[in-house]
Amino acid sequence: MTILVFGQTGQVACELAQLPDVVCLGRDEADLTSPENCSAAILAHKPTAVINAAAYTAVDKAEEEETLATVVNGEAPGAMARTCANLGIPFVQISTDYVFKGGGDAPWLPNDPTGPLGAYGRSKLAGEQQVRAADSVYAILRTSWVVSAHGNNFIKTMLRLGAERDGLNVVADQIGGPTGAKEIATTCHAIAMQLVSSPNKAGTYHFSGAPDCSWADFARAIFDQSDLSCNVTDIPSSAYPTPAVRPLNSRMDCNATFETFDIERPDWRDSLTDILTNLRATA
Ligand SMILES: NC(=O)C1=CN([C@@H]2O[C@H](COP(=O)(O)OP(=O)(O)OC[C@H]3O[C@@H](n4cnc5c(N)ncnc54)[C@H](OP(=O)(O)O)[C@@H]3O)[C@@H](O)[C@H]2O)C=CC1
Ligand SMILES: Cc1cn([C@H]2C[C@H](O)[C@@H](COP(=O)(O)OP(=O)(O)O[C@H]3O[C@@H](C)C(=O)[C@@H](O)[C@H]3O)O2)c(=O)[nH]c1=O
Ligand SMILES: [Mg+2]
Repeated sequence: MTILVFGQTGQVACELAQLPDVVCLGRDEADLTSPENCSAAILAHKPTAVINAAAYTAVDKAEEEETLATVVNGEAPGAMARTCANLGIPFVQISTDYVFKGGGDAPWLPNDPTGPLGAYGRSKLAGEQQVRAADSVYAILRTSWVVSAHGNNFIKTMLRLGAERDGLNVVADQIGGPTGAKEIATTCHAIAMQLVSSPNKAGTYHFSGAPDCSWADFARAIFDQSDLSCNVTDIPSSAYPTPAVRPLNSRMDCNATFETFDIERPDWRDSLTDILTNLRATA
């Protein structure tokens, strides 16, 4: 059995590489700017299932590079899903809370209307649409605020800035669920395996860490658990202008993921402890 993963260096891909029967493809083996190349890679490996953990994830830069982001996040997953459909194998695509517009304060359900606020969210939504249209046995797993000991993420940014400054201003009106890359990897792997035996479980699902919090709350938790003392001040998004607008409400209802796959929302405070332990050990 082979579970073929697109991505090798990313947060989720690094964690998938630790799991059984996984073969990860780096950019040199499968460049997502060439969707045909991705299809050829699947045909060459003859896998049991495919997980796409590669994506264009630079949210602000995507505003200037939407065409490139749309090929990588939209066309490439579409080509992967069509190839999986032809082979009759499951395909797992990771998507994002940024496909939502972010109004109100109710957790988003998988079938709620989307309305991305920026180019990254639009490109990821294009990927979702192409995957659904391919008619493979697919799972689209939307997650949010991914953190790990590898790669770039909010924990690493806070530790870097917190070492240089006594205080930081952090947005407190964007609410969501920080999610460990390790937990996402385990979940994608489990979903891929379940789809092999139960193709009727195909669909769109949510998976984010609990409890929901603001970026400012998350920053405070990071400093509480680290040895850094850095004072976090709540600010509104309007006081932290960025090229891409982020959704205010990124809460996601993950009940269907539990009901279908028996996978619960992980507590991000445990993920944080694990990541900080990992970073200390490798420092
Ligand atoms: N990061 C987050 O906060 C969130 C991420 N997601 C989604 O989760 C998934 C995993 O994200 P995450 O692990 O954080 O990603 P990272 O940003 O950590 O890594 C992105 C990965 O994609 C690869 N990649 C980018 N462009 C290409 C390309 N043209 N060809 C081949 N590989 C490419 C990168 O390879 P290289 O090193 O060669 O550039 C890298 O391995 C993505 O689908 C993302 O959209 C969803 C919600 C939140
Ligand atoms: C560094 C910093 C950021 N912020 C804010 C900006 C932003 O609203 C929030 C988080 O910053 P980031 O740059 O990590 O956010 P961002 O890169 O937008 O994170 C997103 O990445 C993509 C890939 C996703 O799919 C999303 O789920 C989400 O995780 O914190 C502050 O308020 N103060 C600061 O000092
Ligand atoms: Mg980022």
